[in-house]
Amino acid sequence: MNERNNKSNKEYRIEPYSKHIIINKIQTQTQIGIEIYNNNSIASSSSKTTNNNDKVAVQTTYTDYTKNEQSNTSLLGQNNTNQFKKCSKDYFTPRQIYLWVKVLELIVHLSKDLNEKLNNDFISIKWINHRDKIRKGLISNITEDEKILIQSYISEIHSASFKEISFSWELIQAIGAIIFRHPNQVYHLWEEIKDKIVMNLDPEDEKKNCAKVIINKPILNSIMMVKNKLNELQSFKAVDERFAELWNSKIQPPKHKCPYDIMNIMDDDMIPQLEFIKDNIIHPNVKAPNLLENFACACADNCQKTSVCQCMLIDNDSQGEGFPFENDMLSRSDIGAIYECNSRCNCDMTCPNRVIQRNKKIPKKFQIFKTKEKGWGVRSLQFIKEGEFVMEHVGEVIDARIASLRAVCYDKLDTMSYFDLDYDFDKKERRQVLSLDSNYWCGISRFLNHSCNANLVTIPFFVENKDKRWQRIAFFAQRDIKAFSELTLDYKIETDEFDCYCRSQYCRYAKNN
Ligand SMILES: C[S@@+](CC[C@H](N)C(=O)[O-])C[C@H]1O[C@@H](n2cnc3c(N)ncnc32)[C@H](O)[C@@H]1O
Repeated sequence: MNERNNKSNKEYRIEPYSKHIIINKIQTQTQIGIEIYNNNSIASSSSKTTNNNDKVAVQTTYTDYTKNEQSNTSLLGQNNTNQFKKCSKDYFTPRQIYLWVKVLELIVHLSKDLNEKLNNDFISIKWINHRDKIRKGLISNITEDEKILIQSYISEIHSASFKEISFSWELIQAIGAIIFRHPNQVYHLWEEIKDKIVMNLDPEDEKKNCAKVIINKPILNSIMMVKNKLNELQSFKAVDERFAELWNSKIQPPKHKCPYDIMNIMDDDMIPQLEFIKDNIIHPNVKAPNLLENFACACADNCQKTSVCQCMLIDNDSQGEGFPFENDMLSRSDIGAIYECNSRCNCDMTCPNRVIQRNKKIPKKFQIFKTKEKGWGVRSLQFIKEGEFVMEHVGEVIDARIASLRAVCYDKLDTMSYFDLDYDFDKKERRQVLSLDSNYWCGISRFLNHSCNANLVTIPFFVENKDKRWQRIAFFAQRDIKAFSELTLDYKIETDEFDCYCRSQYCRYAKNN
């Protein structure tokens, strides 16, 4: 009998994300579970009763339709030996575990019938066997409590006395929370652990290349609790979308810590968990620019004559007449965009039209500091001259669709750092506009605050291509900036609801503050 035809299929729509996620409860005579799906993917987890009625094998799968194939990444609970053989130790990425934890959480919270079936309060799942040893103390940047929890998790797996390992629900939740909050730390941790997990198996299990893990599960029957959980999951799911993307293997896990000086004499806050990058990275769904449609100059004199350099003639409306630079300083702040010479040009790096490229390589002394009223900010620890290139604003290049998906999540987290690359776009073209998302991958510019009397000016610029969607963003000093001054931008916010604390005499938004 086809179980899927037999299922009673109730749809739970989670508002306000109904466009993105649908949760289906799967219920058949032998199977009970849950499917979560959106336009791109489906995560499903179902449990099957076995001969031993108080234990249920849980099978969790994740299928990504964007790959045009049903890449079935079954995780745990496969009874089929061949399926197990297919699973390599690399199979368990933190993202998969996270998904699994979440899906499992959903099952436990939503599936009343499952709770009733499982009188013993156990869900039994299978765990992949790894033969090497677990090493302890691999955890960095994780709180002490989390460290203890993870270590107990490791030692439980390590313990020779367990054939069936018991994970408390709290532990599972803690692991989920850690993965959620510290994806990169856990990524490295997992990379280390996965090679070192050992299990003591009985010969039968060993033949199947698996061991048993048992998860303790609290019973939550109250409808009220389920409702609360759903509410909680609304925000979780929004966050999941973002963090799921962080696990995208096309984007390498970051290797660097914050490379800037940090000062906080206001409170005990730490800067958020961010990854600092020097150049923009591109979201895998965004098609990279076509560099063939490009510009280059053929100047034989290293671009000494601005009237002939083709890079200067590209967009006279934006650039104005002549190079916008004098002695490496921006000479006109009303400029629309800068088209610097690039790798296909005839000139070398000393060319007067390569100011941003040259100066990007000379590190400036900046500090991230906690301001009194605006959260974190950036100050320069050195004098900056009017017209000097200060920094490039970098982040992840995303399209409008991803931007609106993530906006939901950022709103909830009360963080939003998008920079629309919309210079020279009219309203009709809005959908084509790309944005720089610096909520996670970012440069120090992510901490620049607004001032109605800003000392930095924003100028779009182009180097390797002239496709206006692929503009980059440079900040230049629009007046001399003394050492230890805060660096500020004019956000040009179009609502008067902004509660501005710039404290400038020209403040356009200040109310009663
Ligand atoms: C790009 S972030 C700047 C870094 C931010 N201060 C932080 O701690 O992450 C923009 C946010 O900073 C705060 N902010 C920036 N300029 C401000 C100002 N002049 N007055 C009040 N809040 C400001 C607002 O919360 C704004 O949404």
